[in-house]
Amino acid sequence: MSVPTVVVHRDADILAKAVAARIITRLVDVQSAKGTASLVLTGGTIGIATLAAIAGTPARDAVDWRRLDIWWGDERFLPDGDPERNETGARRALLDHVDVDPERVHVMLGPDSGLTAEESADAYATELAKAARPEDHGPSPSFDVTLLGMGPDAHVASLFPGMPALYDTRPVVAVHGAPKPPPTRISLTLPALQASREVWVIAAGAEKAGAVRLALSESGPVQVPAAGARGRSRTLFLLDRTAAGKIPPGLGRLASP
Ligand SMILES: O=C1O[C@H](COP(=O)(O)O)[C@@H](O)[C@H](O)[C@H]1O
Repeated sequence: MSVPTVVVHRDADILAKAVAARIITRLVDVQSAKGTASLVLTGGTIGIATLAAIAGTPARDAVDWRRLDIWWGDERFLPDGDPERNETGARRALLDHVDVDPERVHVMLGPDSGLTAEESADAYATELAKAARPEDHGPSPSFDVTLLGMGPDAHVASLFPGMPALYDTRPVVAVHGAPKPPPTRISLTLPALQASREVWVIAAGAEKAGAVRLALSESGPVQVPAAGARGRSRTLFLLDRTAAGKIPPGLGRLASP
């Protein structure tokens, strides 16, 4: 697993725009190197703001959206179209504005599908397994880029501190009793997230500063799930100044002063 690199931007707005530019560049690079790319989306405030920033820049046209597989790191177990679903936020912010291939948009199904949360997680695991190649050496693909927002409690995806999902070795699980509503969710697990080539944690706001500090320390991922957010080749912590407020001096690079 890779050691995190920290990049700090002036504020949340600049952070979202900078991460958007970074995503576009990375997807273009990956598509030119191997034809297709895969991107794991996150929900949350800065995650959705980043998707809106991609939609808002003309550079988005440099990406071949039809040659992109889109996955989610987690989903709130709510019906299709519910405004609280991460999918709904992503569609409104970006996916409705670019020419994605609907077959390559891999959503986590909600209760309106007739599935229980466990069955929905199993269905997603099956979809991941279908997409995994022998060179991935595991039950899920080596995603090119996985975006993760982070809560003030250091949760990433729907992996909340101390919860059983953090011990699970399956790629995707149902989560019950999440401390942040809604209580029922579907989440990739740490092994699936850590199979990503690149993991980018995005955080803005002073309320995230303590969690950022812990995520960059030697903390264990059961207490501090974001401490387990690491990619195989690269891990980025992309922060605004307030979220970076408690990291040890010298660790972060101030990119947009
Ligand atoms: O519930 C969730 O929260 C986190 C972070 O959200 P934020 O609003 O504090 O930025 C998000 O990363 C996760 O995907 C989502 O389901």
